[in-house]
Amino acid sequence: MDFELPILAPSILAADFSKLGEEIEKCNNANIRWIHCDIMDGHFVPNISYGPDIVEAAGRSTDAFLDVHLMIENPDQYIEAFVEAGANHITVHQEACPHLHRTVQNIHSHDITAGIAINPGTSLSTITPILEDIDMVLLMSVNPGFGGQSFIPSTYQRLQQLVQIREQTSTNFVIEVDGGVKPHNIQKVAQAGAEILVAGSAVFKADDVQKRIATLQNKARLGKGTVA
Ligand SMILES: O=C(CO)[C@@H](O)[C@H](O)COP(=O)(O)O
Ligand SMILES: [Fe+2]
Repeated sequence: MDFELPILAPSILAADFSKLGEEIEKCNNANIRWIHCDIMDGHFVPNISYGPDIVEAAGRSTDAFLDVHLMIENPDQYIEAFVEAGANHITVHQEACPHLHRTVQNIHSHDITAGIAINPGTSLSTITPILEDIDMVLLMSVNPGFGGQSFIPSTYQRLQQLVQIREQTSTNFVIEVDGGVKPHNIQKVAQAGAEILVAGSAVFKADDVQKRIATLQNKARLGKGTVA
């Protein structure tokens, strides 16, 4: 992954799907480099979102990097479909993968990058054996399944722990935070160690999407590299 950090990744889950192209165009105009796609299956999480067709449609509206977050059971069954839809990166949940290492190998076999997401209630120790094999850790800062939830404050400490683990293990995954990221907390989230910041409702529910993106990006940059 060769991007200047931090990166703001708007989640199209909060976009108006009746005009998805226009919504993504607002992101293009604000120089957004990543678009986050939330896939929910109604089994792993209690909500259903969308599938590869919408990811493919999003890709037709932008050159941005498509960051696909699979909140689904049996992700191996669908990885190829999302790659064909244009995914540049796929994240799977530790809690949904009994053979996590094999699933990461499966993603990498398609020449794209792989991430592991962990829920707020899952210990960081569950992913330490695989850190050297992955490109991203996605720390969930809400319980997955819905946009528009409140940021869980214990995420700050988990972020700091993850940064320490990365230093101790000399690994080089990027750290993404997802859920409840807003103008009032994004600087602190970046300061605690988040490098990719997902924001759904904070971006697409704003009156002026481009202005909101600029605000979020500026605050994230202010947080970057500062000591918590
Ligand atoms: O993966 C998820 C939720 O499960 C997220 O990507 C949300 O879609 C982010 O939305 P906001 O919390 O920013 O509204
Ligand atoms: Fe997500």
